[in-house]
Order: sequence, then structure tokens, then C-alpha cells
Amino acid sequence: MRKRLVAGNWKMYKTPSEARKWFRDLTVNLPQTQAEPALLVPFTHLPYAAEILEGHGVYWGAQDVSAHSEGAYTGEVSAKMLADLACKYTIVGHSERRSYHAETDALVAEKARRLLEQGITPILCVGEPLEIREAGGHVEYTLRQLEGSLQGVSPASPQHLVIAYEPVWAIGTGKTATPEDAEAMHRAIRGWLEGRYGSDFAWQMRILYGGSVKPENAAALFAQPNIDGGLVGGASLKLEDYIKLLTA
Ligand SMILES: O=C[C@H](O)COP(=O)(O)O
Repeated sequence: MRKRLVAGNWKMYKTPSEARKWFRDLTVNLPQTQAEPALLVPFTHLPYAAEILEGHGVYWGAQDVSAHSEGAYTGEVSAKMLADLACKYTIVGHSERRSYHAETDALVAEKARRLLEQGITPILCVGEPLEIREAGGHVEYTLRQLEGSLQGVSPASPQHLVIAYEPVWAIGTGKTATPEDAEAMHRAIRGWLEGRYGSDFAWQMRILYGGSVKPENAAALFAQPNIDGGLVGGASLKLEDYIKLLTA
């Protein structure tokens, strides 16, 4: 049985002080839920997450990591540093990193390997742009991206790797994939993972949907058999909405 993961990607929003208050408010208002809550926040917020969320059943992590283990890499943050702040998850290969920072599949795979070396679970993002979807090449495109981004990535258990399918055209646009379209892609991804890691392993891995997930559409998406939760941007910034997603 796969435990649903509701991962909030805060992107570059909120100050550390705002985050500290938000984390406290969440611990006080946390609903009874079968879902696992996780927050992927800016690096500057992580010490507060570690201090406040610890012991509440809420997990935290970063939105990116260096592909290097250590060294003279000004501005970068290593997986070891994230592990020291008890990060359970960290996003790699988000489409915003791929497009604004020209991150390649090979680089994303490097980053995922650095995280696994430190016991942090990568949430590895894949997904097609609009023109590929319109041309009907979305499955092929996404599976090719998955293959490139998982080169040499060998998680010790199915819980140590999470895939997030995020169609680029649905991110921050208010346009969501229909539950049926999202499910079709998730099924294709799981099929590919079976070939790569074996059926039992792939069956236990979680595949999240991301792209304009909101309290109003979450239940229908999460009800799909191969959708194991969400990677949520905008709606994870508002405490009330995030709480609704945990109980969707
Ligand atoms: O990582 C999250 C995605 O980019 C989705 O963002 P969104 O929920 O604001 O569309």
C-alpha cells in the first residue's frame, strides 16, 4: 500500500520569519490524515522547519541540490548539508530549473545520486511542454526524460525515490490535466518503472501529479489508482488550502 504524499513546493515565496509562523500554525492545526505531509521550502527556511516540524509527522526538504559533494562551488548547497538539517525529501529536475537554468537530464541524475548517497529521497520531476502534448508525443517525451534523469539512480528501496509528473502547461496556469489524462500518464510511467526496477519495486513507488492542484480538484486526481498524491505549488502556500489537500 502506497502512502499518499502531499508535497508543497513553496518555490521562492515567503520570508524565513513568515515560514516560521506558518510552520507553527500548521503543527497546531494539523488534521487527522492518512496522507504524508511534506514541505519543500527555500534553503533559508530549512533550519526553522527542522526545529518546528520535527516530531509532528510533517517532513521537509529543499527544492534543489548541488550535483557536487563538496568544494569551491560558490552559491551551491550540498546534499550533506541538507541531510544535516534532517531533510527527508528534495526536488530535482523541476521544469523551472530545467528551463531557467538549462538543467539537463544528466545533471538531474547526478543530483538525484548525491541525494541518495545522503539518504534523502529525490522527488524527481518530469513532464512535457504544451507543444509536445498538442502533437501527441507526451508519453514518449516524458518517458525519455525519465530514462535520462534516472541514469545510475538506484534507490535502496521503493520509498527512496518519488517521481512527480508535472505537465509544464499545467504549472501555475490554472489548467489541470483531467484526472483521466493524468492517470494515463502515471500508468505509462509505472509501466516504465516496472521495466527498470522490477514490478514489485515499481508497484510500491509513489508517482505524484503536479500542475494547478487545488482543494477543488485534488480529490478527483488523488482517487486515480496510479496517482499517489501531489506536488503542489500555489495551493501549498495558504495554510487553509494545504490542510484541505491533506484531507482530500
Ligand atoms: O512543483 C509544483 C508545480 O510546479 C505546480 O505548481 P502549481 O501548483 O502552482 O501549478
